[in-house]
Amino acid sequence: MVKYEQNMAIHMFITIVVFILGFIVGLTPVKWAILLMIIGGVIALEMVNTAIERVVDMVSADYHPLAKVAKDVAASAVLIYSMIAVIVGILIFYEPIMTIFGFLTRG
Ligand SMILES: Nc1ncnc2c1ncn2[C@@H]1O[C@H](COP(=O)(O)OP(=O)(O)OP(=O)(O)O)[C@@H](O)[C@H]1O
Repeated sequence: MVKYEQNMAIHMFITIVVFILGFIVGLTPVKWAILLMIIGGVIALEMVNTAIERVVDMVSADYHPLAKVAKDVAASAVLIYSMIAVIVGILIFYEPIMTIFGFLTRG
């Protein structure tokens, strides 16, 4: 996937950063579970999107309105889920990061 899709390399990079951050702030098991579901969802949707793109390219090399709809809808699914992932990430990390930040600023 990383070889075929540049987006996947970006997802992998963000996943590693989030994992490191998760260990630093010491997330609860429930928060880890939510995080894993969200990260898995983004990666799985990206894979389905890539599969749809490849099938569309195979079936219709020329411009076709239906090919456009198929690709745009599949890409939109990844976009919507990614935006939700960002919101969930903020909800999960806001409190622990603010706590650490509070300790640092108070000394
Ligand atoms: N055969 C086609 N007919 C009509 N529109 C197309 C066709 N192929 C691509 N498009 C339009 O161009 C956009 C970009 O297509 P492309 O195949 O580059 O997808 P992509 O999401 O950029 O994929 P990649 O990850 O390979 O860069 C699509 O979202 C779609 O709107």
